[in-house]
Amino acid sequence: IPEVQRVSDHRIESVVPLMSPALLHHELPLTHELSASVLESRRQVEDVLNGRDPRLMVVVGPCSVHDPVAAAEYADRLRDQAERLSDDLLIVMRVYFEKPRSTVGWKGLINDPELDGTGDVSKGLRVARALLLQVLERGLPVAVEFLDPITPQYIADTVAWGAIGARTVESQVHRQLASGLSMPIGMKNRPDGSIGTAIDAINAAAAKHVFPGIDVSGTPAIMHTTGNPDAHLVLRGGKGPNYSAEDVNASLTLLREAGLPERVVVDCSHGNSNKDHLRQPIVADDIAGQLEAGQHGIRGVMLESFLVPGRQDLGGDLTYGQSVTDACMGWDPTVEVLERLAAASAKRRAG
Ligand SMILES: C[C@H](OP(=O)(O)O)C(=O)O
Ligand SMILES: [Mn+2]
Repeated sequence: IPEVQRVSDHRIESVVPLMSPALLHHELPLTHELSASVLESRRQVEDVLNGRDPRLMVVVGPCSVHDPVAAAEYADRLRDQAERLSDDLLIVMRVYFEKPRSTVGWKGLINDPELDGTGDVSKGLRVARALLLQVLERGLPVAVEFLDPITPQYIADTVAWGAIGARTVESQVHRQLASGLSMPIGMKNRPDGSIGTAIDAINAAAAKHVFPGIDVSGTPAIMHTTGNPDAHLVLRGGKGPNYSAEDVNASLTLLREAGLPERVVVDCSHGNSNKDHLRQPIVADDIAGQLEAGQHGIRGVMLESFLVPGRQDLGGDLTYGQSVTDACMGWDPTVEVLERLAAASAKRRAG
């Protein structure tokens, strides 16, 4: 670092070169076949969200991926369920690499793949993209949360559905990022429960934006976006749950008053389960009841699920297949919930 910069940038400890998005895509290319499957999955997600496809989307998988081997094993199991229940559910696997922390904590596999604070982002991006391709090769669509503004250049070509999380839904950086992403984006309500902020985010993401970013060669560039018409609301709870029929109808009314499509995705975890994985089946059962009663505004559900129930702290010997962030349902309860949601979706379709 030049002396003059070192004096002014006295809070930059070190600067480590990072590969360009193009180099990562070159190392781990999306084949034409997988690219076609991503585009087809995005179209199916759009059709479910806009009601042309009467099925229910289910975004399901671990809160975060810290071990690509366990995540790939989970994908093998989920693929079988996705095929078995495909008449009624469009199953998309959560493959979350970026974790927004309320204060500090492990930020996810891309930021810290060694789980020890060393921040080997080069390795993190390679491990993340390799896993995304493995999940696609199993025929499963992929869902991620978008958090860092430049990582989409490295992985977004594999993604069929994205989320802007509760802690960043108010951020202009994330709303303008969403306006340039090529897949539907779920805007989570704020942790305090504010729906209005997410509605603002939907409107902001639908507009064209200009902002500085990096191009695929990693060169700084001015990005001009088209706007994203497929942003939508995700109810994830706030000070209390917001998944009840009353809450869903109130949210649909707010969307209608804002001139937006009346459609919501409901996250059965986080503020709706009070982060208790044993409550997710209860929430999902309530949603299933709403579907069976003919609620067509609920277009999707999110579930946090992994091989082993619960959660664990980082450090020490880790239990294989268990979340190191939010508590997740175990595999067997997950299959039961998927079957419950499929039955409810079938009943709603039979109308
Ligand atoms: C962190 C995120 O949930 P949020 O708190 O943004 O609803 C998630 O794990 O899906
Ligand atoms: Mn979570």
